[in-house]
Amino acid sequence: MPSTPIQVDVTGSPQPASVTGATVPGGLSDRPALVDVRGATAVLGRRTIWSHADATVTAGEFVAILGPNGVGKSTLLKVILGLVPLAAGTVRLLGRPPGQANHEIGYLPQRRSFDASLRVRGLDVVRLGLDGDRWGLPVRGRRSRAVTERVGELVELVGASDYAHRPIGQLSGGEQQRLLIAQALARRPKLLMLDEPLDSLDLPNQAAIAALISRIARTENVSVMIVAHDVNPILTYLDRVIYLGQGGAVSGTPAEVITSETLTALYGTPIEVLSTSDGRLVVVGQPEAPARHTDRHGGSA
Ligand SMILES: Nc1ncnc2c1ncn2[C@@H]1O[C@H](COP(=O)(O)OP(=O)(O)OP(=O)(O)O)[C@@H](O)[C@H]1O
Repeated sequence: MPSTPIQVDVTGSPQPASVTGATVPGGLSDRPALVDVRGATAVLGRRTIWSHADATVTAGEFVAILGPNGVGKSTLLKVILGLVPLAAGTVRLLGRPPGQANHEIGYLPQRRSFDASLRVRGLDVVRLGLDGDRWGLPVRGRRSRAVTERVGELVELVGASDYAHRPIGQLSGGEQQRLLIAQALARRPKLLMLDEPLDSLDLPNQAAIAALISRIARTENVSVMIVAHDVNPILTYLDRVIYLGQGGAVSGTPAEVITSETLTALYGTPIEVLSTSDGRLVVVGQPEAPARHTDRHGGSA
């Protein structure tokens, strides 16, 4: 059976999280919405991935998209970018329909790693963020100098000066990730959309990259939407989380959303959120994404 949309109603709970996308905790509600998703349903193939989802990101926010494997976190980013059309609802990016403002977005898609034999230098990977749409055609003169200067700035910004001249395939996962973040920042975007940038990094590197993203968000005045499996490395930097579940999304501050009550309502099954002595959050009982079950039954929207 396809999943029945779950309406998450936390109205009346002591600390209500926003499920409408209309309210933005933390006193940022007067800022313009960079991303505004309302009543959205995403269907891939014949599967409803999520429905009735609302999400907003306002200027200056650092927002995480959380949820188990396969729940549709990457799909939400792709919907906002206009790469996946909505089956229902609306999405606006920088006040425009999806796909019309992507030049103002720095997008880092989900990836695994570069092939070790890839000879392209780190510097060239960063440069692709500026002139990748020229398909290798050289830029000359003043523009060429401006590009080289900007690449140098970006490499310094992410702390990659020591290794940016080396082939990207020979760099560590953390080093590659810094250079890819530099690439995403190349055109001074208003919003960085990062799909699991901490994936496959060890804990010290996760902490370092999370701190780097937060610092850049402040110094470069860029908002951040980051997809993550584990909220802990980014927890202290977050203004808000969008938690995806079976039927939709629940959004609010981490303290509002990552609670046993809210996640139990979102998933319709008992979920326990434990807090460890060092302040880490552990979510126990989170179900597998429903899409995997509907798969077997040929579920449709
Ligand atoms: N073209 C497609 N047709 C049908 N189903 C698809 C298609 N692309 C992705 N899916 C499925 O849609 C679901 C959501 O995928 P998505 O990548 O958005 O999830 P996710 O939450 O980002 O997962 P993960 O955490 O594992 O990266 C998955 O079950 C995936 O298998």
